[in-house]
Amino acid sequence: MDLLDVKTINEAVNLQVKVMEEIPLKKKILLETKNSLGYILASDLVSRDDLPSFRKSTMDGYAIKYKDSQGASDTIPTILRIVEEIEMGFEPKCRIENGEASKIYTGGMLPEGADSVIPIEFTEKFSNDLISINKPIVFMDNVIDIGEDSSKGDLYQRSGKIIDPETIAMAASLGYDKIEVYDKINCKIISTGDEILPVSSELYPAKTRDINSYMLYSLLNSMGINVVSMKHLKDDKEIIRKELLEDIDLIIVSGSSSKGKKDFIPFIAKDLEPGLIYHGVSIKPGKPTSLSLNNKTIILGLPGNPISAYTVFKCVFQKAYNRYYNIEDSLKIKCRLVRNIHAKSAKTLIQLVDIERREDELIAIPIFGFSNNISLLKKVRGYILIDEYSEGLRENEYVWVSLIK
Ligand SMILES: Nc1nc2c(c(=O)[nH]1)N[C@H]1C(S)=C(S)[C@@H](COP(=O)(O)OP(=O)(O)OC[C@H]3O[C@@H](n4cnc5c(N)ncnc54)[C@H](O)[C@@H]3O)O[C@H]1N2
Ligand code: MOO
Repeated sequence: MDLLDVKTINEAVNLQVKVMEEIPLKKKILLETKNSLGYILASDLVSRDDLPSFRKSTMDGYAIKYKDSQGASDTIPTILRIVEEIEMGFEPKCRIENGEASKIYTGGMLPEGADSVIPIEFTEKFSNDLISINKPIVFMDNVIDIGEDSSKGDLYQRSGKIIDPETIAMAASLGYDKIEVYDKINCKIISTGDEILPVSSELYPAKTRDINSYMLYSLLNSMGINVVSMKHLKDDKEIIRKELLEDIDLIIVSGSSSKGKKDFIPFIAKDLEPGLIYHGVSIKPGKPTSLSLNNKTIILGLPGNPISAYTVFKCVFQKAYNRYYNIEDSLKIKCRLVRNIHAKSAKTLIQLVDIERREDELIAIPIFGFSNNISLLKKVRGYILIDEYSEGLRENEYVWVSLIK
């Protein structure tokens, strides 16, 4: 790896965004809202109407003028005359005047003149057309006003959101039966290494189960990326080269990225057109990361160590992807650090942490260990970036933690 070629974390992110913009990867499509789960919203969801569009009751009861309930009690109930039973889904026919009430159901439309709903449990049927009420209520009690949920023109959801069931419910309420989304990009995952075994396999000496394919598969899925295939390849330059030539949006390769004699990815990429964009990011872990382009296919080379692959994926690949699609970055929260973190290398340190609540504050607990040990992921809730000029962080310092979960 040519040391002069090593990029900072920001440069690596910027280069990936630039590549994505130049291809360009974004393609808007119109999709049935109910089938849009997991896609990225491509245009803002804006309220087309006032919601609700009518004054809506939140209780089964009687629509009244609230002033008629003033002073009502068990001992001195107020008597009101029933003028109508309002049918669900229909406009009321009668206006409410002083001393009058209309039977109404939850979700029903308030009649003209009424300004509140007295729940059925605070009333008693006196006769066919009379009720007594025994509790005072206030103006707009048990009523949702027009536009209270949202007003016409309100921004409900900015584009760049990975669509979740909540977004789908909102879109439905606004009358969007179809929504604009970005077409999912297609990705192939390759894990390399003669020592890698299928997950279903028993363990043999010197062998390791394929963690990275499964990890990447689920990370990609959660971001709205379509994983078309997952392949394990032997450390064979020609086999790997052939697989890198496929015309697809994205190929993510784990392993074969460092200095071992079988670490082919950057070397193969040099012969592609336009070829290697960078090899090496000054981060720890994750230095032997590479980005290449073959025609319009992005090739991301991740380190084989699972924790390194994970942190690079989160802090470089996903960061750039989010920026490109305008997806909000994860929240950062301030925590008290419970242990010193030494950062003696001239690289940006990506420190995974667990977060706990202790009394009334949040604390960050660094997760130390070798990046080959997958059990480090057990407690991961976030990470801290410590820049390359820092000597580290001290116990009890307050630090910003980017949330992972
Ligand atoms: N002399 C040097 N050696 C190494 C350096 C270096 O700078 N000089 N960098 C180290 C760092 S940092 C990393 S990270 C690794 C990256 O190496 P590779 O990307 O070439 O990955 P491999 O050698 O293939 O594997 C490393 C490690 O990870 C395990 N692995 C690989 N793939 C998977 C998988 N799909 N699932 C689970 N585990 C996997 C593999 O068995 C190895 O144990 O290089 C260091 N060496
Ligand atoms: O980059 Mo290695 O990825 O430090 O473990």
